[in-house]
Amino acid sequence: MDQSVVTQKTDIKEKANPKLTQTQPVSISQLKSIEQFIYQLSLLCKGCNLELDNKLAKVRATPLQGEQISEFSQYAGQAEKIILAQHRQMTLQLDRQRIVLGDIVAQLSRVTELPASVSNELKHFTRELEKPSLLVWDLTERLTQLAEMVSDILQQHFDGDTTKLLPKHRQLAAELCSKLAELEFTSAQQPKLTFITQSLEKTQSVEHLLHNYRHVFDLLVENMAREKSASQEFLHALSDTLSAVKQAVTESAQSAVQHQTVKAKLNNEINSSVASIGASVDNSVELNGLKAEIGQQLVLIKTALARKEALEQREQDTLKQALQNMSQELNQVNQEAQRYKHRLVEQQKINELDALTRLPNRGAWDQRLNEAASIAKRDGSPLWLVVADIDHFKQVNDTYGHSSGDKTLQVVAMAIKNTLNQDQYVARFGGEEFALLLPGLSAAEALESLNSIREKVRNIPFRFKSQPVQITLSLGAAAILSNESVEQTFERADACLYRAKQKGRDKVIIDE
Ligand SMILES: Nc1nc2c(ncn2[C@@H]2O[C@H](COP(=O)(O)OP(=O)(O)OP(=O)(O)O)[C@@H](O)[C@H]2O)c(=O)[nH]1
Repeated sequence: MDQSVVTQKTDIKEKANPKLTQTQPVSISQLKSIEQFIYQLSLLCKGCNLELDNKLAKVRATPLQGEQISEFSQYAGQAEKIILAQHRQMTLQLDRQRIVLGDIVAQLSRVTELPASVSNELKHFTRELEKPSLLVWDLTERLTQLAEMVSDILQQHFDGDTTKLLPKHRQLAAELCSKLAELEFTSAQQPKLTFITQSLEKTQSVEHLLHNYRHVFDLLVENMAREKSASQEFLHALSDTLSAVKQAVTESAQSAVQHQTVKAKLNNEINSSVASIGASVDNSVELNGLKAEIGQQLVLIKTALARKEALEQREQDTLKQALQNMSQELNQVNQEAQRYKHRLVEQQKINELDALTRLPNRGAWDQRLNEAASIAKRDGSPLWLVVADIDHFKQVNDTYGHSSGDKTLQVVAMAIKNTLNQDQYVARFGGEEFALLLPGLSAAEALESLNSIREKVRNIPFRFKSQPVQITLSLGAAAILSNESVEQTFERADACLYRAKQKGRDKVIIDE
């Protein structure tokens, strides 16, 4: 047997685990892929937790040699993809959280009533945020500190005092509201978020404003802590499994080498017994003496063969046990990886939604548009691409405040969505603009549908600052042509929207 590999007879292996079908010697490329996998794992975990870093460094430092673990490469490949996806996801989230957090801290620095010590701490915090090596987990502690500081200011400086709110403070409250809309929160956090948003809209004092900053920091800390523990749970399970698998592989390889040495010794014993039988025959002069001599040697050979057989049995048993353990561990990590993958898919869904309107965002729109366009071109069926824009939206912001503008966007988004059937699609394209897809309609049907959306929006009874306000929508649409790109169709729809605005707004124009 080649000493650098562990081999196993198929029947034993199949009894040990039906999933392990055929065992091949471990190839260099398999070993490389395992090492690559371990490297990726450590990349993801780096800096999350010191204990985990040390564990992974040990796993990395132990060389993998001559083990038979063909199943492992397959599992490792699957897990590696998940880990890389998670790494990208976390980097994106970290960047987004860092930017929003930086904005929020910058806003807070503009509260002129803050004591100098707090202003200094805020400057320090901003500098920390700019460090490229910063990890999301590092923020948790600093944010908690910041939240505590805000509480202290509240107690020391505003106890019972309702420092009057100036326009600049109102502006801060509106900005904080819009920053919150850029972040993602779980459904369990939504009531608290609504409470904060509503309370910011009614902010009456600086104290009140600072209270809201405190609440926002608490929510951010909660988010980061949740992400951290979910990621760490998975990573711990993964790294423990890796260590266990490596240990099982190393042990079985070591015992195979030991058994090989003992077997070689037994072979020598058998060979020398056979040789001495030959010598006895050659030198024999008398039959009875020869019989006795051969009888003795045969007993020795029988004993050596029995020991060899017992050894082989033990070897098979050890290997069987090792393969069973390894297979169990790998199945476990595979299940854990599947659960984690599921979480990522959920997270991705959240990421495809626009945080303010809960409609699909621009990224989701681009994907859906391309899919729908290729189906329409393939089937030769009509597909209307629509751009809708709220009229004079800047005035809403300027006259009634940014939060009224946000509320308008949310209500209009829901009104459009509720008008559509399940084949139709709407996304927030950006700002006060929405993009729609209406498949399978004739020009007359598209015009009718879009007019009913327009009517529906203009009839929403908005009230801002106790005044009734009418909001209208302009829409432009074009059907996708087989010989043009989706960008060209979009330009035609946008040109129609422009004409609708020119013609006085609250209009639908379609490119027939
Ligand atoms: N409240 C709020 N305002 C936004 C948001 N996104 C964009 N805006 C505002 O939307 C306004 C768009 O204004 P304009 O592009 O001048 O258009 P308009 O006032 O709607 O005028 P017309 O399109 O010509 O009818 C700007 O003031 C933006 O600041 C948002 O998420 N929330």
